[in-house]
Amino acid sequence: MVATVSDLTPREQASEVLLKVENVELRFGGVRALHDVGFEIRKGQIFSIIGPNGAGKSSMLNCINGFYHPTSGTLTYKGQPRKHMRPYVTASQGIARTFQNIALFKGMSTLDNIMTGRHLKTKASLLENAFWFGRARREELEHRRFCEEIIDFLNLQHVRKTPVGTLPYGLQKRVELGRALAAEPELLLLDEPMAGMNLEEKQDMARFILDVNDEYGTTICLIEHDIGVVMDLSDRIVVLDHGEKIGEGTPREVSNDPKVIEAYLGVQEQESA
Ligand SMILES: Nc1ncnc2c1ncn2[C@@H]1O[C@H](COP(=O)(O)OP(=O)(O)OP(=O)(O)O)[C@@H](O)[C@H]1O
Repeated sequence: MVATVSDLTPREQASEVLLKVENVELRFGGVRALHDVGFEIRKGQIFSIIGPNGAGKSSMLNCINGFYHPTSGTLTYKGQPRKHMRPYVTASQGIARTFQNIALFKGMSTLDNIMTGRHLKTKASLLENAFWFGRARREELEHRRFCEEIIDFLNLQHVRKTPVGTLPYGLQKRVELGRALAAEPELLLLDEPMAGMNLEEKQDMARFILDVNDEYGTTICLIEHDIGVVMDLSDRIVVLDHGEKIGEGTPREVSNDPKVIEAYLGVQEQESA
């Protein structure tokens, strides 16, 4: 199927390509999760991937962060083509991720959960860490300062010592965002950050996503089913259906694309009627 792809805006053209996805194919035995998918994410964009259930959205994020390896095709991150990258390596190269289902340490406090996001930044040796001297001590204090800054940024001061398992769902999702930010990512992958939230929680999360993009300059790749949120937040959108790209463009272009309306947006409207 040939997707409609619109031109970039002048602002998008001016920024460099951070991630290029080309002809990506992903198969699980007889299941074809992705077929010939390609797009570019430019520095500073909020880029969304949308589509019906089973369209291949999470599979695409899993390919980007190295959890899945494409059967064929290429991902080029910061100019480097990547094959068979491990999640640990992608994380150390500046790609962080939140998950559809919250994946926090429930018994640990907000601060300690966010601190776990800093471990890739640790340079002190095992010995220095064991005795907490020199570099280990300086690093720990610096990490703590950075995490406290994130706690302030995300308005989590009132729950900084609270075990996250006792927090309302919307706050847990915010802590998960904080943990991803602790890694100081260049590319932040958000897998359904608003799923299961009420309207107020969604509005808060949408504001934080915009603030992260604006204040930290983080490029964001978002999967979200709430189409209103996607249209409000995104600079650019790719639409998948049955593993294939069926459209790409600005929110306005995508929402007027007959192919996208037929495959996805029409269904969404019926569901919300
Ligand atoms: N690990 C796996 N093993 C086998 N099949 C898989 C695996 N992961 C995904 N799939 C299949 O790939 C297809 C795309 O799934 P994926 O989860 O990427 O879709 P999605 O668009 O994220 O869906 P949803 O919106 O429901 O989360 C589906 O048919 C799914 O069953």
